[in-house]
Amino acid sequence: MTPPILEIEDLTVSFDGFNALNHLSFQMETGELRVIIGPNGAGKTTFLDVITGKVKPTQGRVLFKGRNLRRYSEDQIARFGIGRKFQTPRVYLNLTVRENLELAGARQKGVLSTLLHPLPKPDRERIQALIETIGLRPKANFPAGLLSHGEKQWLEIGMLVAQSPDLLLVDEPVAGLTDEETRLTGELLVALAESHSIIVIEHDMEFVRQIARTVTVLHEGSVLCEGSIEDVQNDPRVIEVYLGAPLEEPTSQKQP
Ligand SMILES: Nc1ncnc2c1ncn2[C@@H]1O[C@H](COP(=O)(O)OP(=O)(O)OP(=O)(O)O)[C@@H](O)[C@H]1O
Repeated sequence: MTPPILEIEDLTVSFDGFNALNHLSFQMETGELRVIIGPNGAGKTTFLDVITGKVKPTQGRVLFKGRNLRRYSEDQIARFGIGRKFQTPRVYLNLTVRENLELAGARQKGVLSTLLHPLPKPDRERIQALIETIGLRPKANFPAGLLSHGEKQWLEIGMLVAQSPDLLLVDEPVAGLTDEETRLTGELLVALAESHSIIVIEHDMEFVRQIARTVTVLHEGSVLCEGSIEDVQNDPRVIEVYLGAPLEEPTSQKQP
């Protein structure tokens, strides 16, 4: 039987005695698009940091396709097939969209070698298909520095996909985007989810509604609840965590 793509068991991460993650357990299957939400300080970034190996568990295990990641470095974990996109784009501004994607797809060959030698045909076709997927065909030969913020985000998502990861971790992809760019980013992630497992961390609830199938809510370093967007939005625990404890009824209404 194939193991889940990601399985996290009783994970605690302490910073100087403070538990940023607190006995957290989590599981997702291959091919899932999972959205993680939670108020500030809930542990979302630490959650991604521990999956990529940037931070090591104080207690508990992270299993990727059944393999315990504890002993491995960030580079090794990336090579196993976990790719992460950070909130701010990290593209090469002087290189074209196509060159950025070629470089991302051939990282082991080195920058100069990739740029000086033409790619084999199958690789070129793969990059062209990716350019179409991320909606940047008209700008494929533009330097990335000329792209809008949203287009840079799509390019970076494309660069992540060019590395052929099995699991994509995407941190707040629509922060600072226009409504239209946000909608298109949602469409892009949904399209990519047809052939990848994806975890998206996001605050923008309109966007979450657009893409989410299953939502996991983190709070104080643990999973508070999990379910469809409707289930989660109607869960009194989630409402309390986001809005604070319900107001007490006025005393007059409590009296008969
Ligand atoms: N290196 C660190 N040292 C000490 N405390 C840390 C460290 N990293 C995170 N924390 C604390 O752990 C808790 C969880 O932080 P984390 O950044 O994972 O939350 P988050 O859900 O991503 O928050 P936000 O939505 O604000 O980005 C916070 O209280 C934070 O202050």
